[in-house]
Amino acid sequence: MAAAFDPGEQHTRFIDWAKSNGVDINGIAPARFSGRGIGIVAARDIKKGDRLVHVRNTSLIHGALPSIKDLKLPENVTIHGKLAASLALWYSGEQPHDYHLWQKVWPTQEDFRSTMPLYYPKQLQDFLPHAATQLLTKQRSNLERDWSDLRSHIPSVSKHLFTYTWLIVNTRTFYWDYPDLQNSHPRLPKQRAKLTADDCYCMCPFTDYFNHSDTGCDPQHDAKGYSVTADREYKAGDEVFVTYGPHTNDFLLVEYGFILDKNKHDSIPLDHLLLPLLDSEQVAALKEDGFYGNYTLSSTSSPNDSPEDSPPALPICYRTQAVLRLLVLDTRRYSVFISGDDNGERDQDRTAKYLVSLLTKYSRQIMDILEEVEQLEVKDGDGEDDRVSQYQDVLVKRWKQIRDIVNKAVEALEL
Ligand SMILES: C[S@@+](CC[C@H](N)C(=O)[O-])C[C@H]1O[C@@H](n2cnc3c(N)ncnc32)[C@H](O)[C@@H]1O
Repeated sequence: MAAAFDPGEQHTRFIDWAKSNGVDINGIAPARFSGRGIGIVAARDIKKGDRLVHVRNTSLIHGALPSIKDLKLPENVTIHGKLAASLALWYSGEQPHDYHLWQKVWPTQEDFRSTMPLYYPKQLQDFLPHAATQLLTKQRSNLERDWSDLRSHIPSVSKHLFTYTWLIVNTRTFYWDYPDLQNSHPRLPKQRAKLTADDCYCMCPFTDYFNHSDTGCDPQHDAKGYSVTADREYKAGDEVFVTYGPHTNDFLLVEYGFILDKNKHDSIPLDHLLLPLLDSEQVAALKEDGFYGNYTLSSTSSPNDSPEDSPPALPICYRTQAVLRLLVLDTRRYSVFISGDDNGERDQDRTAKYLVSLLTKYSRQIMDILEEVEQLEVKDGDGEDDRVSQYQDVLVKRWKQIRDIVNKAVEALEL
């Protein structure tokens, strides 16, 4: 059991506020956990199926809230941007806002600075794994787009503050598709049919205290609000986790600033190894067949996208099996495989050998990367050596996980 510490007075004040503002809390409380900030602890023994928290729909914070609509932010801005702008205005307003007790329990700007790759010095960002680099590029461009769409509408908010509240939204939102609102309701976004997944966000005070595990409770929402129900028994003092989704560690690192030691959803992309090997005809064939890119190597040997009579499960997805066949065999054998007329067993040895040679080379490159990251001497702009060595530790840990995924795959493929 991880030690749970008293989180401090401001959390007691927030809980009192939450209880009188539509949040029903049963048998759980916030606590501080080493390396995870605040999380949720079982305050008594809990049975599977007990409802732990319910947040009334009217206590959720989303784009159709009158106090957000009243800000008259441009229609075309993302909901992420609108929420970030609203939180920043409320946070920096002269009068304490209704949500100020909630804002007081958020992680600090320094918490984000010490964990989010967005803040790593360039020298260390250059050593992020491939998947993390792509996610970080997208995150940065989304942040810049939202800031450039909104900055003239929120002149009192600095880029620094906007980045902070944008990251609060990034790390603390839940899916919400406005199931509570009737068509005629004034809070309903006017053109519901146009809502995309990116519009379907809400913030859920208190529920955003839960830390993530790959096997945690699954938060549920309906027209009445958001709730978390115990997925199993917990003893008093246990940390109760929810699951944020089936995320890889590269995703968790960039979007949330941490990685899990054990993660059944972990995988790494192989595109950077496989795509450069294709000639233009092979690229065209894969594009036409819908098999171009998105090749992954998982940490477990149970790909779930292969046809039923496939050969023994390998830690590679069906798409990877397809591209390997095109690289190693003649086009006919590839076509037979992707048409589903052949379960692929006959060619598995040849394709496995080919992949083993690529992965063995990659494993050697990873050892070089590890050595480089460990020996890097980086100075943060602020001269914060502790923070930099924390970044370095996370990078080393992640590359070691990637090395283990690669080496385990080589073992499985050689069997
Ligand atoms: C929804 S918040 C959870 C509450 C947060 N720990 C806090 O202090 O307010 C998500 C953030 O919690 C932290 N977190 C969540 N799960 C974690 C885990 N398993 N290990 C380490 N940090 C975690 C990360 O900083 C993440 O961005």
